[in-house]
Amino acid sequence: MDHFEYRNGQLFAEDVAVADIAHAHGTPCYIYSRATLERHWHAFNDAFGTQPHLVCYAVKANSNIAILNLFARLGSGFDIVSGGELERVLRAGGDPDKVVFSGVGKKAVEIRHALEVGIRCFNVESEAELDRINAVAGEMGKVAPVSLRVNPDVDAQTHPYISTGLKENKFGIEIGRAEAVYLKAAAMPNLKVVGIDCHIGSQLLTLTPFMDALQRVLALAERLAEQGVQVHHLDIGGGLGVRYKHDQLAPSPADYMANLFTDERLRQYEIFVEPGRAIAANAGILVTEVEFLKMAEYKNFAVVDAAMNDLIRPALYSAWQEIIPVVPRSEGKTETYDVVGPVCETGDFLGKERDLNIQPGDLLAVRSSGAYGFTMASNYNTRPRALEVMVDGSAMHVIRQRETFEDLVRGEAILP
Ligand SMILES: Cc1ncc(COP(=O)(O)O)c(C=O)c1O
Ligand SMILES: N[C@@H](CCCC[NH3+])C(=O)O
Repeated sequence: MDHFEYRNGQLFAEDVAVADIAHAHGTPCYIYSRATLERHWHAFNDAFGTQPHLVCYAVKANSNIAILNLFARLGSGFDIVSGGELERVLRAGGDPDKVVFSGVGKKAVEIRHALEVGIRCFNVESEAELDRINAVAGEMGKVAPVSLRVNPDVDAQTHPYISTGLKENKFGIEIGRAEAVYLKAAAMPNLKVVGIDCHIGSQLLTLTPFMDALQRVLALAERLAEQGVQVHHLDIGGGLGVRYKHDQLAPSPADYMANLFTDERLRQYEIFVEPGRAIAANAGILVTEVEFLKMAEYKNFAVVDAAMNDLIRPALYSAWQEIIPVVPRSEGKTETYDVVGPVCETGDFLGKERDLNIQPGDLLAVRSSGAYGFTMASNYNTRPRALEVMVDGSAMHVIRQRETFEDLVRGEAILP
């Protein structure tokens, strides 16, 4: 988190005062640190040492083209889940040969485009999808590289909405059936089996579930090899958690890899990893202005100009993110507030019961907002989505303009 810190009594993003950005461009605005994004990417990449590997940044965490471009320049791969995300990667200068395509509902048109540009691998999530990819590749006279996303039935010990590796979750092919499906895939004329993929959930703060899943994947790879299906890579997914609270402990990418590589069998494969949150979350903040303070008998509310349409994690997962003043006051009184937005929903809050010394017009920063912040934003209540800024040393760049009212109604038509 170190590129967002207090200096001379106010919050800085690298060498730029956050208040200066807010005053220049308005609020709500997302601010990202280039140095932090790159440092986090390198932490994953370096954790592999000399092991053949590919860091496939999970585009869904933060898909701004400027951010994807930074990773593309570093030689990153990308994990995508839609044709739209593929388009972003290509526009950002990403190498299609380093793209893996996950997701349970790939449409034929998306598969076709991915085959046209030549992605590295489809992470196939069902037998029906396998048939569809085989058919589309056949029509195009191509051979599609595939891995099966297996569901290892491991409890990721995270929020139920972001757990993906249990048999009741919609993701992947149950590991008990995987062998049969692999044999079927290997016999299909327009497919080439290249790997095994597994992603068990997001915001994992302990390493045991990753290791449990890996053991099952390695055993599957061995059983497949015995039957003549040799995979080249293992994709271990994303999911490494981050620190949202000061007292939270999150394993580093180096700890994570060191733990996995205690199993030497891993070394014979190229290893893909798909981190999103661990790279982007703590590289961004959401800055908002206090509009009104509403002091009531039962509760105090700080009504701010960012809302659940800008950052939905608190409403959706009861997620806790730190909220801090951009320019802390030296005088005045600290009160306990629910920090709420202007959207007409009771669930529209950014934080509950926060002790803050604030006045209307003050700026607040919601930390750890670089991942699943802007990408999950909506136009609910016909609110424009926030502006995005990238700080790079002492420079700031607007990397996405705030939406205008014109943007908000684009494409709509009234009856003749
Ligand atoms: C298939 C897949 N890969 C990677 C990710 C990225 O996860 P995270 O942001 O937790 O690293 C996700 C999201 O959970 C995912 O569904
Ligand atoms: N969007 C979630 C994570 C889901 C990861 C995508 N599979 C979050 O904000 O925590």
